[in-house]
Amino acid sequence: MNTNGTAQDFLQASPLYSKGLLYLDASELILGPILGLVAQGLLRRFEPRSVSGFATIPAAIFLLPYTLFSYTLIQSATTLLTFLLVLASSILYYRLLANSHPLHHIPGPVIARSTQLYQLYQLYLGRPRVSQQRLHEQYGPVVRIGPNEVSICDASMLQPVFGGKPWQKGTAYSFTASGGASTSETALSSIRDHDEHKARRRIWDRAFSISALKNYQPFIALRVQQLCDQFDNIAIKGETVDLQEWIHYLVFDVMTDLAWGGGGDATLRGRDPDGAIASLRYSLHLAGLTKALPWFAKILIQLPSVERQTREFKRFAKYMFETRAAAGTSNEGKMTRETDVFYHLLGEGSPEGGQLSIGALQADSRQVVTGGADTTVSAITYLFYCLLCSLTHYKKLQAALDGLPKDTNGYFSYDDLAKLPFLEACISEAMRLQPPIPYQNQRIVPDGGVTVSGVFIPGGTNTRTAIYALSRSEDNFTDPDSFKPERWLASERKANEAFNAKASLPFLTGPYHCVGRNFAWQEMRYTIATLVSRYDMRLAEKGFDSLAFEELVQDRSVLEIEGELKVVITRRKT
Ligand code: HEM
Repeated sequence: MNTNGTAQDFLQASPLYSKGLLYLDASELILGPILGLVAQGLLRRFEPRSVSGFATIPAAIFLLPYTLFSYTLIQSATTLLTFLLVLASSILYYRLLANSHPLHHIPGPVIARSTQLYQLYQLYLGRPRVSQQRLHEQYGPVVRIGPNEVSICDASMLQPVFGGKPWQKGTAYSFTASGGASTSETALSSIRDHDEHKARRRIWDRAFSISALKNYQPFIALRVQQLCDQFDNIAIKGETVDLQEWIHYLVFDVMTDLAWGGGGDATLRGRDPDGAIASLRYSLHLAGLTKALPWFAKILIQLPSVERQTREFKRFAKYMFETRAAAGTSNEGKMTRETDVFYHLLGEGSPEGGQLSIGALQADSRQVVTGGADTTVSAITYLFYCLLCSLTHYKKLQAALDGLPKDTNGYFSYDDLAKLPFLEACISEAMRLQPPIPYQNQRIVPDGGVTVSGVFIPGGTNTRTAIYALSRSEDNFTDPDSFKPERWLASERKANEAFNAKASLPFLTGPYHCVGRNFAWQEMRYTIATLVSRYDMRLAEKGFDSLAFEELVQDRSVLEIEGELKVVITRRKT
């Protein structure tokens, strides 16, 4: 049967044919594929980074013939269809099979090599660190996790990637859920240019100097005291608490104090008063989820339902910023309070003061909360979960704390706490098991490329370092999935135990490492020590399912525990 003839007869019978709208000949079947191949070649050559850039090349190539010839409806549809089919399949062919692809030799799952949607899906599930670990078990220390992205699981690469002369941050950093771009108007962590980052970081470093950290201690103590007042009442009533929820209130208030000198009152009220905590949490989820596809994020945040859920934190941060800026200015136009990061960001008391624009000041002060809140919450909550699943460790920590002096109100000194090795060991061990930022560390391989574990990775390739897999590897830590704080103490570590402290890097290292690290340690030590020494705690749920709880520990931008940690607390007689 001559099908062409039949189709042509069918078209000719249509009234549209006589108007010239359905005319078709073989040239469209050739033109579409040729245009598709040209578009794919140009996309490869120019690698557009934005959705508009990505769409412009194919659209321009496809529309070009229309400026030269006039087409019928069916000619257009046929050309478009064949154009898109060939464009999609040639992109796929290039990513999966072509020897000319620079990452052709690096193994990885087909779906990950084909599209970034693989990572987006893993982030949606909240388990990219776990899937990354499994991929390394299956494919080795270098795995392709995206069309132009590889994951590295090699402890000897931590220094070269993040250390003294670090690799540049990837484009994933050029987007934040709160609406940043990689310009000087954005917050510190999104700055990708080394020199620009160095200049901004200098301002931040002043805010976290030893003397500045001392100034912040009273408000950690105040918030912890507020929490203890709440817990004392709850203990008397014999009610259970969701420990993670209360830690959220505490840390959010502390971060609000740190950023803008006060204003949060979640701990006092025992609830998220403005919906800002939930909104921040949603924004962080969104940020992580969309960093796999920054152009997709820009579309997503325009959706009304998404915008609605990020609004409360933005509104809260804007209000806090404006209140702080207004209230802190004396008649001479000088900020008067030295006890918050805002003071330092503003550059008061420094010869290089007043460098930041209003936009950068707003973004940076907000970053104190976005960077410091949920990270610290997950670290503290996860440690309590470990201690409550292993009450001998809880008791051991209590005993160590009982040996420390307290002031007349029953509180520890920060200096004493910093010298307590077992407390340090417990915190390090919890962050080894669950580093609070396990996946978001994209970096670009420098020009000339690099060889990792015998595999060459060309310059320009995006990489992620498998922080979680490294700290859960038997090569670095014996019995890596168990909570064993003793491994951090040379006196208690067994002689034949694998222990590579450098493979656990919860704050990273080098010029981009966490600027709030020393503050976070100060806050974690004080909060954990006070609560453990003041209360006996036990898990409220009989037959608590720790495997199910572990499933709730999810990572998108930072680690979030998507469930409750119900605990019964009793005031100790001390
Ligand atoms: C347990 C708590 C914390 C952990 C585990 C943690 C972890 C990290 C990590 C891994 C980075 C590097 C991210 C990257 O390069 O992509 C980072 C950066 C950062 N962190 Fe933290 N963080 C914590 C607490 C804090 C606190 C309390 C603050 C308060 C200000 C803070 C503010 C920041 C900022 C501003 C950056 C960006 C630094 C830069 O780009 O120079 N973090 N943090």
